[in-house]
Amino acid sequence: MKQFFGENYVHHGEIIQLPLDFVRQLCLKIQPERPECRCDKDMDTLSGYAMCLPNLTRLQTFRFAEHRPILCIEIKPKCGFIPFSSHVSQEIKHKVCRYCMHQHLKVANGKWKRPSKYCPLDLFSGNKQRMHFALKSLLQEAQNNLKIFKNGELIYGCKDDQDCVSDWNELARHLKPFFFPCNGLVSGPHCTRTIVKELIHVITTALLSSTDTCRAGDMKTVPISQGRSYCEASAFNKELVRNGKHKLESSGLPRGCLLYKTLQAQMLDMLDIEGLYPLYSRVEQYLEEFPEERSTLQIDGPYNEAFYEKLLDLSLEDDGTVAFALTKVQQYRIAMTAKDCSIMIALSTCLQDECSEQRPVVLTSKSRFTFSVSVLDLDLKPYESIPHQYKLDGEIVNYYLKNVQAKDDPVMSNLFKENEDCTLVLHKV
Ligand SMILES: O=P(O)(O)O[C@H]1[C@H](OP(=O)(O)O)[C@@H](OP(=O)(O)O)[C@H](OP(=O)(O)O)[C@@H](OP(=O)(O)O)[C@H]1OP(=O)(O)O
Ligand SMILES: Nc1ncnc2c1ncn2[C@@H]1O[C@H](COP(=O)(O)OP(=O)(O)O)[C@@H](O)[C@H]1O
Repeated sequence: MKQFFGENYVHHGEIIQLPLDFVRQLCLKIQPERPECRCDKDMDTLSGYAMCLPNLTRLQTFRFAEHRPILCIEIKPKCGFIPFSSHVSQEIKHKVCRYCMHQHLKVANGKWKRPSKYCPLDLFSGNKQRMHFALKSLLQEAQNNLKIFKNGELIYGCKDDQDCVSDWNELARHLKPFFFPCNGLVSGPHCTRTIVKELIHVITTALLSSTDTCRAGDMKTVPISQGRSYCEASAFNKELVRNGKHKLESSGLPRGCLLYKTLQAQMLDMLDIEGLYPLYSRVEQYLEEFPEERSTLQIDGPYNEAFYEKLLDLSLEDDGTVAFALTKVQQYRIAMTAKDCSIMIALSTCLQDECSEQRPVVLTSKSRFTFSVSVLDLDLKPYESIPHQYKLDGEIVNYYLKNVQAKDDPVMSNLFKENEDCTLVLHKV
């Protein structure tokens, strides 16, 4: 994943061994602290292996910042494009993004109490107005897409209690020393709004910063212009339309910024799961006949240079071979991983004489920050998760068509009226 995201943004960590007893004790100790939504996943207490990673909520690449308070914003942006594949069978998938559609099923299933107004296409648009709206929506309804840490401690987001409405006043109290170090701002609604506005400005600047040139820049990129640049379900666009204004197209992302690299990796999903799934079946059939080939095909790795080289062929010309199918499946796994990773922005205040051109700095009205941007959760999504993706995609779209679009569209709503007698009249033509 370093090839796609670049050296500066990825901290691969190292595999270490831990005494099994230590791991078991650790597991028992943290279990009561874990958010309920995380408890469907268990720690590996049998292998004795672990990934040793830097603590990205505190990571600072600048020595002088070691003893300064650190603010870290974690954003899980999700998929930032609308499928452009001709394999898509439902037209709605070309108009409404996966995240916005999925919100309805998540609320229906009780995963979240309220739908979010966030739309990934606004964040990935590169348009400041749309990005600000997206970040404000995340601050209003964090779900599992936004967390804020202060000196490594979670202060906002990822709360178990879904009833808790976002408390901006509490957040502003935590953030005020960062943005108004010499005070100078009387607490109250104005203070909260000012601080939230400055936070959004800092996050936007950090997301658009391009501090890395890496090999992925050499990779033939998937044209980001593919597909629509806005989602019909985006609350931002609905507000624009309500106010009689024109849609704001994407302004494009700086090529070196992490959002651009993330989107490029996500767009390796060129066929959509509907186009990919038959190719997955082709690989599965081959493995049923030649199970010993699983390691030769590097289904489970090693994810080395040879594996990477095979990912560079973006051709969509299906020659009917297993090799073509495998390349698309492996590219799809990269895309799935990039659709579910998190971006970490670590900030610390710095004085005028501590800042130099080597260090990215963002200025606010009464403060200045140096910052680092990283990406986490880059373990490649498993080959076996593809059937789950295919099934989930159908569930999300069908729920949306039946329970959202039908309600919005009077004609459609008659087709799906629950428990109503209706007669299907067939006319001879
Ligand atoms: O339920 P969470 O908070 O553990 O997050 C899920 C992802 O759900 P969400 O959409 O709320 O981000 C889920 O992503 P999708 O719902 O499928 O978009 C993600 O599944 P993948 O599709 O395989 O990415 C799931 O990851 P794992 O399957 O557990 O690896 C999980 O995301 P993470 O908790 O961030 O891994
Ligand atoms: N290196 C890290 N530094 C700081 N926080 C981390 C780090 N790795 C993971 N986390 C925290 O743990 C959460 C879950 O980690 P993640 O790798 O996403 O696990 P999973 O893939 O099981 O969801 C992340 O959302 C983040 O808040």
